[in-house]
Amino acid sequence: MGTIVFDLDGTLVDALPDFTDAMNRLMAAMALTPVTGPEIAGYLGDGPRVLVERVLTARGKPMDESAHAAFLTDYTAHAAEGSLLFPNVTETLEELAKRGWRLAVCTNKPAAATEILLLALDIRRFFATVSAGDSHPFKKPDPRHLLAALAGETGRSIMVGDHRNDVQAALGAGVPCIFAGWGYGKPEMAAGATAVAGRFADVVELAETL
Ligand SMILES: O=C(O)COP(=O)(O)O
Ligand SMILES: [Mg+2]
Repeated sequence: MGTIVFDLDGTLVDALPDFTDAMNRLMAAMALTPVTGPEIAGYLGDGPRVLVERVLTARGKPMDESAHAAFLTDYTAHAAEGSLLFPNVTETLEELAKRGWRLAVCTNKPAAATEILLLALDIRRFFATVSAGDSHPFKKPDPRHLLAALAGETGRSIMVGDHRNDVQAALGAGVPCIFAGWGYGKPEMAAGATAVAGRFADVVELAETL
């Protein structure tokens, strides 16, 4: 069939609860205004270091590397407490695998938290390759990150993601992209995508047409 490469946060998993809780422990430690889920959703997509930078910037603070290090350690230790799969993810991955698709993950989340989350939500078993935000010296929107997730597979391939970075990586790699309309990205981030899906389960039929 080919390979379908999934983004993680905002596509397979709603990670906002654990991001928000860990960020609010950092905000409390720094005596800064707490964050909300929607605020975090607007800052995700470029990995935890940029997330911390955006939260600090919004509070008039400069980037703080030790705050980033503390956040990453804390978040990784609690990455799978409140985070949940989006509706019908397990059934849909099962159906795609049954139809012969090879499945992979390409995420800007670091590998340690990625593996914890995929195992805790019992979906690690579906993916032939997992290419995380610190697995290579590059990450999305760099198309080499997506090409690494494809691991040399030359057959048909499709990227599914909820952020501009997913669309840009796919465009750069010459791979069609399904924009995850249920995720955190604003609708304008879909610009350049081949198709927009409203629900995770829609990927099954859409993938057949690309
Ligand atoms: O951690 C992030 O900022 C985004 O992660 P994602 O690439 O899985 O959406
Ligand atoms: Mg995402």
